[in-house]
Amino acid sequence: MIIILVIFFHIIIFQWLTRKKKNVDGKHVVVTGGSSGIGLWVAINAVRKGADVTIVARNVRILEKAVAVIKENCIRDDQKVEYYSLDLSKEHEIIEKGFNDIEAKLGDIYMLVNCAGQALCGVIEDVKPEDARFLMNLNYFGTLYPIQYVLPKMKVKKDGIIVLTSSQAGLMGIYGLGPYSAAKFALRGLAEALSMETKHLGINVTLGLPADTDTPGFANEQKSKPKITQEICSGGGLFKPEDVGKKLFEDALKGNFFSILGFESWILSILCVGMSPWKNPLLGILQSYVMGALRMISFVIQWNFGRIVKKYYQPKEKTN
Ligand SMILES: NC(=O)C1=CN([C@@H]2O[C@H](COP(=O)(O)OP(=O)(O)OC[C@H]3O[C@@H](n4cnc5c(N)ncnc54)[C@H](OP(=O)(O)O)[C@@H]3O)[C@@H](O)[C@H]2O)C=CC1
Ligand SMILES: CCCCCCCCCCCCCCCC(=O)[C@@H](N)CO
Repeated sequence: MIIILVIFFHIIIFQWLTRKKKNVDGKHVVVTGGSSGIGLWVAINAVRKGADVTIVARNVRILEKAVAVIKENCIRDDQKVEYYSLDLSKEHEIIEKGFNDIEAKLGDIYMLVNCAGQALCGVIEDVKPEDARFLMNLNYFGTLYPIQYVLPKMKVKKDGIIVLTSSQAGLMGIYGLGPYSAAKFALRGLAEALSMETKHLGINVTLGLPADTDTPGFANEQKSKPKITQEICSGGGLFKPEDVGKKLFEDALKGNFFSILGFESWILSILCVGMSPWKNPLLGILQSYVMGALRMISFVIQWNFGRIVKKYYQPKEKTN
């Protein structure tokens, strides 16, 4: 019995060590949210590997500027970089038409990176219903619809790469980020199901789990972010979009399910690993061994978060 287990394990480790990285050279990569922050750096990394790239976002002026920056990073003259202006928080038909146009221009999509997203902060009762819906429409449905668009062809070709950008706030609900956290949790469920539906076909699925990253979007959300939220999130560190974008791109080519940057994020991802798919057997063993101890450490961390909440908490005046 033990011998069979040992042989089985060696086969898995061997498969993992000899796994093939996917290659985007000459292929069409679409990055939603590719005009700014993390998405822009994913797009830059893609052209550096020889891909044709389409970036998708709303603001045309910023898209044009981003295309110029991305073009500077191309490694060949014949590489194409295009943009498409689309509001991803809109209905399915609008997204579908947009993606039709995008494929008509640069061909079938080999790699889809969903990076378009926004955070709106506030304690749960303060978030306007329309804002909560917007967060779900953009972060969740704005990722689901493009995935639904690319899947049929990827399944026929038995090849392709899909990236969903969640957050550390998609592993752990955080004070002042409730509706945003909920949308990012939804992406994790989607990514797990997607991985189960596509793994046997050789399609890579990667879930990005960034901590705070120094982007224009981050600077903007800081303005309305409660102090408590800022202090809790600072426990995960602040990262550069170039590092997060590069790591996300590399993890996607390798087919890693989680894309993590930073020690605290890595620890949290082990604690929250649940039934997520795994490919790295050594990481699997590590997770199995340290999970219990991490749960104990998490009590101390949660106690500390509770202390932060009490420190800043200002009771509101009674309204009736
Ligand atoms: N920065 C951070 O701290 C973290 C970010 N994340 C996630 O990473 C992703 C990228 O974030 P970041 O790089 O900071 O964001 P940025 O705000 O820097 O960039 C966001 C991109 O998404 C586009 N976008 C925003 N709204 C829409 C929309 N309605 N339709 C289409 N495109 C849209 C923006 O262009 P335009 O406005 O012109 O449409 C822009 O290209 C997001 O999903 C975010 O939630 C996760 C964890 C941490
Ligand atoms: C044993 C357990 C160890 C746990 C360490 C805990 C670290 C918590 C870090 C939370 C970081 C959340 C960043 C959210 C980023 C994001 O999406 C925002 N930019 C949106 O506001």
